[in-house]
Amino acid sequence: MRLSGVGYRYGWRAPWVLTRVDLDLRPGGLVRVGGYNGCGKSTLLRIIAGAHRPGRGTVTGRPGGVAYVPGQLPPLPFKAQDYLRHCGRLHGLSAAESDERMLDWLERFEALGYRKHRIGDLSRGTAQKVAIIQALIAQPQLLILDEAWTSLDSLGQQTLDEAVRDSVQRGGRVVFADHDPQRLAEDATLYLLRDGTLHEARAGDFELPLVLIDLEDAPDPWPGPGRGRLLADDLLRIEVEPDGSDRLLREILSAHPDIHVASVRTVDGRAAAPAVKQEAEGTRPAQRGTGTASPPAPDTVRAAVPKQARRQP
Ligand SMILES: Nc1ncnc2c1ncn2[C@@H]1O[C@H](COP(=O)(O)OP(=O)(O)OP(=O)(O)O)[C@@H](O)[C@H]1O
Repeated sequence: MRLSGVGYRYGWRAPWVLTRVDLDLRPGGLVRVGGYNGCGKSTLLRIIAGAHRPGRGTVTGRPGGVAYVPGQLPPLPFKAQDYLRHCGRLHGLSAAESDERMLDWLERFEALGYRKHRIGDLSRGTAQKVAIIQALIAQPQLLILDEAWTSLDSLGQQTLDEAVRDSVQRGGRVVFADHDPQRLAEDATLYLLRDGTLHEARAGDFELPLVLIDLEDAPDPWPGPGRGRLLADDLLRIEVEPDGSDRLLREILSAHPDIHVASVRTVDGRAAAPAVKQEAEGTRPAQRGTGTASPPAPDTVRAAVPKQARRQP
């Protein structure tokens, strides 16, 4: 399958999101597309899936079985098992085949107990498992995953990693975007999408800088945005991407006068990666009350707000 000179914009007067994308997707190939928020990853993935027609350029050789997993499934009113059975039938499976594969995948994702629940009633992570299973059930020749790992627990993430590797080994093509710089890093051909075009990349290029915001008296668990982890008794570190940090700080300063911003620092994403990974595994570097702090990161202090000044009305 090949994309040649592909461009795309959302409307005649809108700017081009993709200007010129050339990409070969070979059988047994695993391709990762990275880049900053809004650079056009989802747009490109939807073009690859065939959901958008390119505004210019061509897409040729798209294989027969295509499955696409969006970042989030809408809150559908169907039971998970009815939806999956229906998807299996759409992919040409018999009812028996469809049920067998559905049950197998539900079990592998530890979601069997939710098969009779309505999708709209499921937690975000479990609904995401259903979205993934509807794609895997068909053993597609082209599998497209748009940040499909984001809401999954660590078992779900591992199961999806294995499913991707299996699909590639069977000769399928898999294209994905994801936030974790380490995701399938050793297996994938890497591209960064910048200025509407794809650039070949190396693993280190996916380690985006992070802003670390240390907060005193903040709620734990942190409701977001960003990832929170406890450094000491009352010190919570929030890791957030640069384009979200200013908004988050403004919100804390204006709407949460009881939370004290102890410091704000920018670090290379590589420096913070082990902590992010640790949290994805569901463990914490320190528990509340232990008083154990993380070693200082090799970072640049961007701002530190004195507690007294912060507390003044
Ligand atoms: N349906 C739409 N109508 C108009 N503009 C859109 C639409 N979908 C996306 N865009 C615009 O296209 C650009 C690329 O969006 P896209 O969602 O492809 O980026 P992305 O790299 O996937 O972002 P993220 O990392 O935040 O998921 C953005 O400027 C976005 O506002």
